[in-house]
Amino acid sequence: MGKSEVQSIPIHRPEPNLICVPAPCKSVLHTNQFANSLEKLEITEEDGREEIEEAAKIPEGYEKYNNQMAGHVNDNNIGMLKQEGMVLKPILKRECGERETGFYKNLSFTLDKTISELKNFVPKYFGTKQLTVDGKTREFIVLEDLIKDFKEPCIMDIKIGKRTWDPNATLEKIRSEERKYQDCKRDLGFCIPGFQVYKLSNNQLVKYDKEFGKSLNKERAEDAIKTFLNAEGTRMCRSLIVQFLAALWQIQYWARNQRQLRLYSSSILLVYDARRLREKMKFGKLTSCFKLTRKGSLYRPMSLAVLNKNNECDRIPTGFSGQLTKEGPILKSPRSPSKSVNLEMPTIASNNTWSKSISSLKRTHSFQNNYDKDVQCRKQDYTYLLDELNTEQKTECWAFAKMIDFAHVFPAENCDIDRNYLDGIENLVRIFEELLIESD
Ligand SMILES: Nc1ncnc2c1ncn2[C@@H]1O[C@H](COP(=O)(O)OP(=O)(O)OP(=O)(O)O)[C@@H](O)[C@H]1O
Ligand SMILES: O=P(O)(O)O[C@@H]1[C@H](O)[C@H](O)[C@@H](OP(=O)(O)O)[C@H](OP(=O)(O)O)[C@H]1O
Repeated sequence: MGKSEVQSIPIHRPEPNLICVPAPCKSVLHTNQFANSLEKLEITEEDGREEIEEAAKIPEGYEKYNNQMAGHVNDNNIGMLKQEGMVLKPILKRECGERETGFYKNLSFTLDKTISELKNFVPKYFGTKQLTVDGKTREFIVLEDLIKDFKEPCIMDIKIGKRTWDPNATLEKIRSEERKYQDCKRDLGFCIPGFQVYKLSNNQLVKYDKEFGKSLNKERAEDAIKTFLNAEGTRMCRSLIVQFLAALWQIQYWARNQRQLRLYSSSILLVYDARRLREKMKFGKLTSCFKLTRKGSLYRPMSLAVLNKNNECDRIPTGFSGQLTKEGPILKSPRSPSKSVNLEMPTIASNNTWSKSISSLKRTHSFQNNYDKDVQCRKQDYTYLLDELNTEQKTECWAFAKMIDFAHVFPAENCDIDRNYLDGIENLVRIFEELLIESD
């Protein structure tokens, strides 16, 4: 079995520290409907053949999971699979599989209050399943797909803990783990093995692989989190940060109190829907109307934070009047007159050749560009509206953090706090709290 490799072809560098890796073209076009509506989706014969070959390796009714940020894949680059809102994680090492399934089973049966609380922080567990992939029959852990409702999933895998090897690790394993992500683990108590982000600036899906993660130090890891949040060079979306913090505070509170488990090499998966973020930015709501009321310092636990979720102004205006015609949905009057699109061509004021050429220049460059942009925006609006109409219910929560990967969970030998895990969580919380202050 090999490890998950994202092709490392730098395509552009928005800043010197970050290596941008293009997503497979098909996935960009497929998942990015805005781009899709403007560019033709070209599937070459070779692509088609690859698809057929791949399908032959994966049982019918299942698909390769393309949103796997880290973790194990086989020699043919097949790792996790997906099926109807679920992901299937292959068990490649027996002991790891037993520990992880044991962990999830324990959650379903436990009467212990602290352990039971964990159910709120992890994906739903649906048991195990045997499948034959690539001619090999394997057992899979079946879990809820955390991004199943997202149109443009942004995902960051953050492995928690300075120490990422468990008590059964061989000397060789300890050495190999200690060599990886050194700076980040030492200074932050976590590392970032992979993430992907739909950039709002250019509508492009960009993936960052584990080699990128290994190159990070404290400062660059913090920059990477900003990149993930689409917060480079722009104001940050406060409600995005608050939603993450809400989840992280709860996990922090749990980790501060639990004394039964040791979580080695376990991850926090941060996920959000860039589509919803784009809507927020587009409708002029860079800052959220979530009200964060706290008594005292920012470093107090979750219980002191009150999120004003019912606030009227946090609703995203869709512009949809509620009426549908054969031509499509009827929109309400333009959001703001200054933003309304004038589809008429400008009239040429004079007959003079010089002013004619200026006009035509304006038309081809400035006007035409603006015109194209306006049409693009309209198309994007319609795509959103249609998506909304197709979705039964728009979930309020479009960003959250969950705990994943319990292949190295052990019982605590002494009834002590899991400092290794807690330190990582506290640093992560601190970074998000600082971002919250910055976003003020
Ligand atoms: N429930 C889930 N929903 C959506 N994506 C998931 C889920 N569980 C895992 N993933 C994706 O799969 C990746 C790998 O998951 P996980 O860490 O559990 O695998 P692993 O093989 O044990 O990894 P590692 O080698 O880092 O120990 C994650 O980074 C994440 O992108
Ligand atoms: O980030 P990288 O470089 O991919 O490092 C891997 C990562 O630490 C995995 O968590 C680990 O799997 P386990 O959790 O199963 O130990 C794997 O060990 P492995 O090579 O022994 O599979 C490492 O190679």
